[in-house]
Amino acid sequence: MMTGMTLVAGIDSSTQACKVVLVDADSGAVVDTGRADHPDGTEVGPEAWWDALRAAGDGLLERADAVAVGGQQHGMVVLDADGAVVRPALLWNDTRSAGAARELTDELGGAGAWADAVGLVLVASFTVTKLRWLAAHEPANAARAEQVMLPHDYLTWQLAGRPDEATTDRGDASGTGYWSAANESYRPDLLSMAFGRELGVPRVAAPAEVVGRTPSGAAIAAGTGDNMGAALGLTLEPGDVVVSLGTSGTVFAVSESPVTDVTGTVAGFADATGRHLPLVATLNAARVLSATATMLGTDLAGLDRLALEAPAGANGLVLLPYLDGERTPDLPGATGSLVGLTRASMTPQTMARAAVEGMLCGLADGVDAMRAQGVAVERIVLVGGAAQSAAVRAVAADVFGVPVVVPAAGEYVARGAARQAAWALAATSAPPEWELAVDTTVHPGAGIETVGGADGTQVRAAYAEARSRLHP
Ligand SMILES: Nc1ncnc2c1ncn2[C@@H]1O[C@H](COP(=O)(O)OP(=O)(O)O)[C@@H](O)[C@H]1O
Ligand SMILES: O=C(CO)[C@@H](O)[C@H](O)COP(=O)(O)O
Repeated sequence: MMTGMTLVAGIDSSTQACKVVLVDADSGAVVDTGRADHPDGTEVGPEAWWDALRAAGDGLLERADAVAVGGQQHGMVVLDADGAVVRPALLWNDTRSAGAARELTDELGGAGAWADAVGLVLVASFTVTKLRWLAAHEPANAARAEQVMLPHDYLTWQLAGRPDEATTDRGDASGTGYWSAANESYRPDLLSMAFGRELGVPRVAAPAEVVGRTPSGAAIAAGTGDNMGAALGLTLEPGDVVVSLGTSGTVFAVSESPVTDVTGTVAGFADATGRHLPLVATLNAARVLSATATMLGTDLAGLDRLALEAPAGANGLVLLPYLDGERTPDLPGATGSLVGLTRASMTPQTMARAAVEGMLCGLADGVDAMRAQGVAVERIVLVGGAAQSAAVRAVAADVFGVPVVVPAAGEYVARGAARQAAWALAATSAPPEWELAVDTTVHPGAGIETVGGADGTQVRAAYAEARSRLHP
């Protein structure tokens, strides 16, 4: 290691894995990385995330002067009076609280009442609905609960040696359903309404606050939700909208003012810097591609090859990719559908193409919803594991209808957490300026030139037609 270099560590504790980057605090250059997988499933014991963090961070965290955690949003972690985990955490993609979301919506006076109160229209993803589910379905567990926190809060608390006071940040708090981004404050009345009684919640730390120290003495910054972390890790220009293709598909942009979408398509989250992060999320993104590859007896590279051999529009084959139910549109019990099977479209190539197009069309609808909220969409910044797919890159600009910028391969949530750690360490008014390296920019039309077939508008029209016919 070079002497004199200040190192900071960023942690991305996301759905499928924990990823750690060790970064030069001045330049943002990555010095070292680590990774450990998470267990599968939509309920996971938070101790497994802590084990993964220690494995992924082994040999890295000790070298850092500051650390921060970006974590999958919304997961319900409940602790008892001794700080023991009461039950496995219910994750953002667990749909069992869909009924609770409907009940709570009615109890407060409808979707608009929730949008006004906390910037969200309730779906099963949000923590408050999981608290209602817990109170209704597991009264013995509910009775033991003393405090509720989010995945990144739990890991921050563990890193700090389990202090008396746990902390969160405004970005992640804004995804609970009991914190208002417009008023910058908790709504304990809504938490009590959902759970039937009060429950402890973490203190919301300031964006650049040092909230504790690791055993090796590194400063711990507040951390944030993984999408807020990615926003911090990408140097966004006005007009940039991020599309992240991880386990979830997300569409988001930084905004100076809070966004309230009474249709519920755009969630009015806060970001990690004091601004706002309107966001659309789907439950089905990168794993649509891996499931399709498995079905076709190939790997991800094979899926790319097949998809790029098919014409745009997949000879009329459309995949509605609701393999894990769906959140946007709000169809928690939905399953996927294949529409338009003919002898011409029933091939491995068209199946692969339909998977890529279906996944992207759902997110293109999300981009339109952002436009409807007044968000400028001049270009898409494409990140997440599936941004590495050649087929996704070829199709994305046509489907989104604007240029698509793919940053150099990297862990942008972890990088954002590292940038927050560097900010807290430097105690400056703004985060450090780190340059964003771009891998490629794809313009609409470039994909069509190579494969022929339908144009992006036709691909989206076929998708919209199938969706409205099957899910009116
Ligand atoms: N070249 C690729 N093509 C398609 N999918 C990919 C590729 N590389 C990685 N992925 C997928 O990306 C996902 C992981 O992305 P990531 O953004 O790290 O997810 P998360 O943050 O939800 O854990 C996995 O489902 C993996 O299969
Ligand atoms: O629920 C949301 C956003 O509201 C998801 O984006 C989660 O934050 C999980 O993210 P990934 O593991 O897919 O990165």
